[in-house]
Amino acid sequence: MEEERMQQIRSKAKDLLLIREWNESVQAYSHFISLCQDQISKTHQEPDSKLRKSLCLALSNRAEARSRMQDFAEALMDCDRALEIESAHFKTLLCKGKILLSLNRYCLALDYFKLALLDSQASLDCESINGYLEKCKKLEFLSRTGAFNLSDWVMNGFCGKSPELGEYIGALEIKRSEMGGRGLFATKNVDCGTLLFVTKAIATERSILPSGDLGKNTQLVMWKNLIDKVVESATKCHRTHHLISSLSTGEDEDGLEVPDISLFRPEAEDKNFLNEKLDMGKIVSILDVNSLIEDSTSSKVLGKNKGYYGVGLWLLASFINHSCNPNARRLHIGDYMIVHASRDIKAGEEVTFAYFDVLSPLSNRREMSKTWGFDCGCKRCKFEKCLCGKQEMREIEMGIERGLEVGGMVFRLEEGMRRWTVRGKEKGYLRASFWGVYGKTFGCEKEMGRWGRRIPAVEAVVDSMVEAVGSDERVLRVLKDGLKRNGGGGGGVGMVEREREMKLGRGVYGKGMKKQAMRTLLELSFQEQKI
Ligand SMILES: C[S@@+](CC[C@H](N)C(=O)[O-])C[C@H]1O[C@@H](n2cnc3c(N)ncnc32)[C@H](O)[C@@H]1O
Repeated sequence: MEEERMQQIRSKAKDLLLIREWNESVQAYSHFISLCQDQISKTHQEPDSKLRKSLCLALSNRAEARSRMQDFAEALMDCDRALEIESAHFKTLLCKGKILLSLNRYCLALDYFKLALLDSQASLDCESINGYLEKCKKLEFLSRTGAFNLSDWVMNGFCGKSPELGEYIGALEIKRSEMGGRGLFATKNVDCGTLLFVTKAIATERSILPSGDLGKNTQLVMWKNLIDKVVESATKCHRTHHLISSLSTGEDEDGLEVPDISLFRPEAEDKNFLNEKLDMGKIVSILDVNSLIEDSTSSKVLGKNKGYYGVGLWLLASFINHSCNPNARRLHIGDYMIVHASRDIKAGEEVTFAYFDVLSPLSNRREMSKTWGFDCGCKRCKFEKCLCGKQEMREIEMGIERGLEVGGMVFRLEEGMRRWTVRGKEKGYLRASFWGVYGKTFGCEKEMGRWGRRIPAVEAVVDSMVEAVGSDERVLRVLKDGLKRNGGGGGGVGMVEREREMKLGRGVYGKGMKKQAMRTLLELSFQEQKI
């Protein structure tokens, strides 16, 4: 009688699995599993008894349903229990491999697919298992070497699925930052365009925003959904919960622990993390401080239509502080964030983003930093604070506000810098602060006709700015236009200029783009800016 009842529950669970009713299937299997366990303990079954085999299959199927619900921690536990009963259980080996692959644990996933391939049942599904094996190998290689190449996808006009990316962490560490709390630091010298890390979002929300109040409402709904998704991820995985909890809430940052960067590597073990209590208030504050808008300053979204809005949480990126002389930028492809150096970075230097537009004067930047809830303590702000008391500086600012001739303003600033003995990077800082007038001057034939001989060449200004604040598309565009003009109407731009353009392009898009793809991207972004 009992056996019959168990059979009924088991076939109901299986039917629910087949019609993809994951939650109900998990419940039915849980019922069956507990009845199975009762029977086994009552009747002292042999290790290879029919009942134990049924238990193994039920655990495996429950793991499948749980993994479809993204409940990976519980699903992995089911897999392990099933493999304790039957260490070479084909279905479970496959299921565990797929879960590990979803968790970006490529090496470990590879082991399980290899084991599955040894089973006689594998011949029925050989192609798909080999597909998984190849995918694991490829992603493991990428996560070890960072040798990403996005060129084909870009050259094909972002057609088809976005390229498969793996998580990668380059020569970086987390340390205390002079600017506040913790920060991310380079442990080796890297040059402009070098990949720093690739990380997958914990959660994202994307939408096309309607204009006006409707847009604001949509943003609020998206924010709520993002909170729900992050809470769900934290509830389902102790490791994720632990790592989210290590992020700043914006308060007492100097008292926060400095986590080891290895915790963020995809292969980090799950088992060392305890089940902590979820604090909703803390999670909301963490999202407030650390969530990022995909299409914001110093970032670029590839493969998506214009006008869409995306927000998300990326763990390792949350340790990057803002600087007004940033050295890193991010690209967004699908749920992945790719962070690369936007200028050369020295070993020991802090890796920083621009949270807001840094091609703007100190007063604007101070306001923007206030809205972000901090007072920017970067080198450039410190330097410019010392200068802002100068009468001449105030006059230049007032001249710009009143709309005086832009070329004349550039000339006055350049003269001022000469008198104040401003040199090297600091020149780049000031030129970036007054980029508005530089850009307009270099972009206007009339201004250049009048002031061109009395101000530095566009190449010199661009080089100094990029060395100070990293690469930027707007600067690159002005350089390109300026070079075209200098090269004459015939477009006679030489090798040196092309190489300069490419270097700046690497700062904006990273070295993951080869020459032709970079040219395509630059053309696209120039067209976009002209609209
Ligand atoms: C995304 S977190 C960056 C990592 C953070 N420092 C930590 O310890 O987790 C953003 C917070 O870092 C601090 N921060 C970032 N950039 C800063 C800057 N330039 N000056 C001062 N504080 C900054 C602010 O408290 C800000 O709310």
